[in-house]
Amino acid sequence: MNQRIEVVGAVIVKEGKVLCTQRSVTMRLPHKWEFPGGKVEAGETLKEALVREIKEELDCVIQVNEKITRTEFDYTKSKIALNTFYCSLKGDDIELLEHEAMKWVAPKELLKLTWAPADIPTVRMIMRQMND
Ligand SMILES: Nc1nc2c([nH]c(=O)n2[C@@H]2O[C@H](COP(=O)(O)OP(=O)(O)OP(=O)(O)O)[C@@H](O)[C@H]2O)c(=O)[nH]1
Repeated sequence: MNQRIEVVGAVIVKEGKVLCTQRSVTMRLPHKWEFPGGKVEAGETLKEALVREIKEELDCVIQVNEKITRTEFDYTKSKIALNTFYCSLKGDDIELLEHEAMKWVAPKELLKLTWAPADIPTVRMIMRQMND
């Protein structure tokens, strides 16, 4: 029925900044900012799902590093669990294939974006960790 959906999000860090992507009008939660990623498919590990999603969304290869956290959030129509990992880019080129926009944002500026509601606890955690 209304099962919790496992979602993975990549916190891609480069030169102390975090890659943030904005959902497009055709996606659910239009215009909200998020970590690129998506739903885990049957038979995939979280890390495999993340590598696949980032290739699909940004046409680039990432290295998945430490896990940040798993947080649960109940939207009206779905319940998700957001699993986030620190990641690094293996190359330099990013192509936005699904999102409306992207930005490299310093940790202390992250809360200036309008995030998907499920992301707020993770954003706060990253801000604490990266400012240490
Ligand atoms: N990728 C991603 N999804 C998020 C984040 N925060 C958040 O609430 N979500 C939600 O988690 C779900 C992920 O779905 P998605 O649409 O990005 O993933 P997908 O490409 O695998 O799904 P689709 O093929 O059904 O569209 C959406 O409901 C999205 O709104 C986030 O930071 N990153």
